[in-house]
Amino acid sequence: MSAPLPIALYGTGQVGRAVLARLERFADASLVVVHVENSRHEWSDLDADAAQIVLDATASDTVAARHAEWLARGVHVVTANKLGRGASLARADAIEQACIASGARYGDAATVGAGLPLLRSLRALRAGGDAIHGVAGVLSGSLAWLFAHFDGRVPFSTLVREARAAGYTEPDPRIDLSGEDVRRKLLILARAAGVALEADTVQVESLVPDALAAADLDAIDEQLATLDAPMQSLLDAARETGARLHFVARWHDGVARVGLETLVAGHPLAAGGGTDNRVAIRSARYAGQPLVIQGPGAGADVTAAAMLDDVLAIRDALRGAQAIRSVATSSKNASIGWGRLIA
Ligand SMILES: NC(=O)C1=CN([C@@H]2O[C@H](COP(=O)(O)OP(=O)(O)OC[C@H]3O[C@@H](n4cnc5c(N)ncnc54)[C@H](OP(=O)(O)O)[C@@H]3O)[C@@H](O)[C@H]2O)C=CC1
Ligand SMILES: N[C@@H](CC=O)C(=O)O
Repeated sequence: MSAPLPIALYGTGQVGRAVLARLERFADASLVVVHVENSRHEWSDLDADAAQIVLDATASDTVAARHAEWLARGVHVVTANKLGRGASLARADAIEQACIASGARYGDAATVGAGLPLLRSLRALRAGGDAIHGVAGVLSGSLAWLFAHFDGRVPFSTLVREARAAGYTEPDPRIDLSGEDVRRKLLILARAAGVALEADTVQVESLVPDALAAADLDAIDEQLATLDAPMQSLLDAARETGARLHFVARWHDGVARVGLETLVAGHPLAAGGGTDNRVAIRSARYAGQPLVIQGPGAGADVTAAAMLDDVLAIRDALRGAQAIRSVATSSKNASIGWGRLIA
């Protein structure tokens, strides 16, 4: 039996705590958490450098900037933080190159759709020779939840506070409301589809009024009410046409945009409830009717589950490699044995 895989966890917020709880429930001797840190404290049984898998459950650019360095050292990275493959193309490429050079794996299932089989499906289609033509859909769990609940009876700002308390928004909810979170996810999807999309080529329509954009993070609560009047006007205008508001991401033929759209009931992207993401993938194989994937796209539990899936896939791949090595060794011995027998 091989030694347990040492894990370091960065981030002890909604997702980080759910990861620890899940690892504790999982209670498998093959994994051991040796180091945990947030922006204020570190708890270590072993130095973070001793970890073979780093889990990033932060929204920190500083932590994401280290992904390529960890991978280059042969340390596997599992991340919910989108600022690895969803920031600059140079950083995404560095991650790719580090994986190729060291053989370390990058588990990013949690970064889009909170673990829905989106990235997995795109990669499987590509691996099968398919050409991805585009993706379109609702990629924000918090915005899906907000627009599913926003009917004008409760101010939009009250709903934003509820979504934040439920753990659906980013640590700074303006990252959701500005379309930035969706932009990052669209970049990750397009890059997984094989397109080297530069971050600034995505057109982004923000919902954040200037006063809210300018506020300090600890003062945004007072400014959230600046969302109410503009959002009410948008809701009224949508209702006049018999439609509903949805925050949609589209990438097709080299053009990428994210923003608010009015969709009528029955539109392929308008279904779903709660925090549901709903994404249509068009490819050579799915040219007429797209492949559609739908399900909860935010929440600490589903996100932590996706991270653990990636951890287990890495563990199993390492075990598989070990098993192949030992089969190779024993079959070599066996063939020597057969040779002796034949001789
Ligand atoms: N919530 C969700 O539904 C989903 C979230 N994600 C992603 O998961 C990540 C975490 O989200 P969430 O848990 O909601 O956020 P939280 O704000 O609840 O937690 C963030 C954690 O990161 C820590 N942190 C910040 N900077 C650093 C740093 N430099 N080094 C170490 N730790 C740091 C914070 O520490 P401190 O407490 O000291 O500030 C905090 O513990 C985000 O990237 C988010 O996009 C992905 C999919 C779904
Ligand atoms: N804030 C994000 C959380 C998951 O990525 C969202 O709203 O989708």
